[in-house]
Amino acid sequence: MTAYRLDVLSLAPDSFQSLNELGVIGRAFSTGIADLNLYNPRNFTKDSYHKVDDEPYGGGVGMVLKTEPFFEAFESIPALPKRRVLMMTPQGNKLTQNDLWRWAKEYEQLVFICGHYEGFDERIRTLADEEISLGDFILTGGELAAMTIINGVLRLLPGTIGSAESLVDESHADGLLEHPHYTRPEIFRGLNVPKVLLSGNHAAISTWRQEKREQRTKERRPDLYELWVAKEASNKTRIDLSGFTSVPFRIGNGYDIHRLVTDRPLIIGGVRLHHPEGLGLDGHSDADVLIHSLMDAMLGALSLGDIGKYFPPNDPQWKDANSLMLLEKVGCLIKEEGWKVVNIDSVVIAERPKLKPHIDAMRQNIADKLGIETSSVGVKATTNELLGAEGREEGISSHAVVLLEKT
Ligand SMILES: Nc1ccn([C@@H]2O[C@H](COP(=O)(O)O)[C@@H](O)[C@H]2O)c(=O)n1
Ligand SMILES: C[C@@]1(CO)OP(=O)(O)OP(=O)(O)OC[C@H]1O
Repeated sequence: MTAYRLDVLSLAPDSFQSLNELGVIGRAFSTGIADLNLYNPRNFTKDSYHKVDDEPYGGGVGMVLKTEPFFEAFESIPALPKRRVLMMTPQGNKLTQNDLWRWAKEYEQLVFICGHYEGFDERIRTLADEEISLGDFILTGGELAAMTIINGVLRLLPGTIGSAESLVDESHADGLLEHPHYTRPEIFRGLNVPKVLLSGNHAAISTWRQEKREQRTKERRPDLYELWVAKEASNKTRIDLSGFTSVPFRIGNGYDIHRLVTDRPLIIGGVRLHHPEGLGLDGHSDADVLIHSLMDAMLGALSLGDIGKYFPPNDPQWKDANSLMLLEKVGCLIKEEGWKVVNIDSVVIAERPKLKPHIDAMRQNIADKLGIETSSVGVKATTNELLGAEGREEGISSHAVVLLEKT
């Protein structure tokens, strides 16, 4: 295992020694889980006074940290491929547990730039990938913020903390604060341990703990509670497929196109239409392009092939066949396989005639043949804006999608 690399630019590097005193954090360094490298920009100054700050341009109180020693110190740090540079500043984004998880999981090196005194030259900001703040208050420098982050990230690295479970249960792990804890004695100065924790009933204990987590978060951090409630609500609107050994839904799509010719009827969605030029759709059957695309979608959803497999175009029994009747047969096949239609959507691409006045009749025909509600059948029409075969009125095409549910 390669050590997680931490590099700190600080004018007070010795302060980081205290990390070694922090139990598991100190052990993370001594066991090679992480390694800490300290750089003092003062050591990168060129003048004999080792000057790291200067007066602000434009006047004003306080001194400003200079660019050169910080850039030189920064450039001396070896860069690993997955590196994140963090600048500690009260102007940064407020630190969250999510940030700590993100840095622990996605990176192998964190570089901390700690400012000091009144402020730093604005150009030092360009070194940072992220600017981070601990909150709306000011400290004398970025060291305590950097140590906070180092502590928070290191405890998430594999091996730092004995039980990974404690990371799952703790405050902020899933947006809620942690439940209360108790240990012996059972009664202390008149304060009792809640009975449920002594019951040995693990389901009841788990329910109690979850209730306490919600209640505590609601009381102490209504902002977090609101976010948690919203997240829970959005999780509930998702379809829960976890209880099924195989997914109980299938989708299918179908496409068909037929030539427009003279001396043929124009039948779409089971409705006989009139084309201004007297054209109709050519085919072995009635060439109902909408119904054909729909049947292919239904068969496709169950990987049962296409309509040609069930109604071969060279079979005389399907000559001039009414496609609605074929749809009924496909509907029966789907039912026998143990599935039902949830909903259908389709679009017919035709320059003319206007289909809109007939759309509801088409939806009704389809719904009747499949034994479903008309509201579950979508039929739309569009021109092809005079483009392509449909646009030149050489033909009419149709696309359909269907959702099936296991019965
Ligand atoms: N054969 C058609 C084609 C279209 N419509 C309806 O007209 C609307 C506009 O068509 P665009 O091709 O410009 O999208 C469309 O929304 C359809 O409702 C039609 O009825 N028959
Ligand atoms: C239903 C069938 C039957 O001949 O209709 P057709 O009019 O041939 O139409 P097409 O979409 O080319 O192929 C499907 C055939 O199986």
